[in-house]
Amino acid sequence: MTDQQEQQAEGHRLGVVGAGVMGTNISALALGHGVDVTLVDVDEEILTSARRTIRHKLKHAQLMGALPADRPRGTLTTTTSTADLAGSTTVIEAVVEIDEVKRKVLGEISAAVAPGTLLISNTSCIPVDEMAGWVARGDELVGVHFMNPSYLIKMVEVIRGTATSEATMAAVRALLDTLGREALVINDAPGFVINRLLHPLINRAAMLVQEGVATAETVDGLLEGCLGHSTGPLRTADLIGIDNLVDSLRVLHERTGDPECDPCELMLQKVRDGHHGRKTGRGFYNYHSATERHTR
Ligand SMILES: NC(=O)c1ccc[n+]([C@@H]2O[C@H](COP(=O)([O-])OP(=O)(O)OC[C@H]3O[C@@H](n4cnc5c(N)ncnc54)[C@H](O)[C@@H]3O)[C@@H](O)[C@H]2O)c1
Repeated sequence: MTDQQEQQAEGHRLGVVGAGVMGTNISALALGHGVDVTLVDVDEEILTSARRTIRHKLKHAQLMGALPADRPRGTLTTTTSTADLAGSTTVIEAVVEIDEVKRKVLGEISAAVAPGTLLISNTSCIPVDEMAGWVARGDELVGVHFMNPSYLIKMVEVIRGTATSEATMAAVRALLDTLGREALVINDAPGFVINRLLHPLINRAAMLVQEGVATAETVDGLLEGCLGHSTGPLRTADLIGIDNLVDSLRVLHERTGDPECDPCELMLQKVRDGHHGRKTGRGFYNYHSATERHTR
């Protein structure tokens, strides 16, 4: 690592709100690139489990050669208080994909940080322009759709809202550069590019299983073998979390009216049964070990 990269990493103090699938992914990515992280969630039990998950992810990232070898790890602080974000240079919101929850959390973050703090939402589907109305300074808000696992997938989708300023775009580029990510910038829309394409595909794949056309293994096998998908849509669903997918599909359906985005009965049933995918040990597939649940 060059002196300049080390200084860059030292200059960032990252707040992450929401210690679930993506909050732990983003935290591991940042810590592994030498950035200090303050991770916020609603209770200590979630934060204890998140610390364990982040350790697994850092180990996995290192094994996969996905972290700079010569950069000292950042320090992780966990807390239940949004007020502890006060000294952050950037805060990334990664709470559940439910607009009332995001509205409340984004309002709290915005009140806790100083003007000039880069504010990022990792939302899957809620337009940035909607969220800009929920914060004090909409020009400082930008969408960054980190992928899962965040430390293995280099590309991120950056969503520029109508109000997002040039200074905010420069700040987000600097952060992503420190994190070793590549960005493609798009305009705002429900689901952006990735999830406007991916979520209806997953929903349709689940419908095929529901209708008895093929098993999950066969649907994924065909998409992998014939179309070159790396994991298949239903293994991807398990990785994302079926609860999150159902919430995201609802956001898309409400805003686009597209019937392909109305979550199918099989996914709704899996959520009711608590079979949310890797994070609960069962979704379309079963996951037995901690490594299977916490890593790719
Ligand atoms: N799962 C994925 O693969 C993926 C990928 C890209 C983007 N996203 C998006 O990232 C965001 C987070 O998704 P996830 O999969 O990590 O969800 P998750 O359900 O795994 O985690 C959400 C976390 O938010 C916490 N939370 C809820 N209310 C909170 C509050 N008031 N304050 C602090 N924390 C709170 C929950 O306790 C939970 O730990 C969502 O907007 C989702 O759509 C998810």
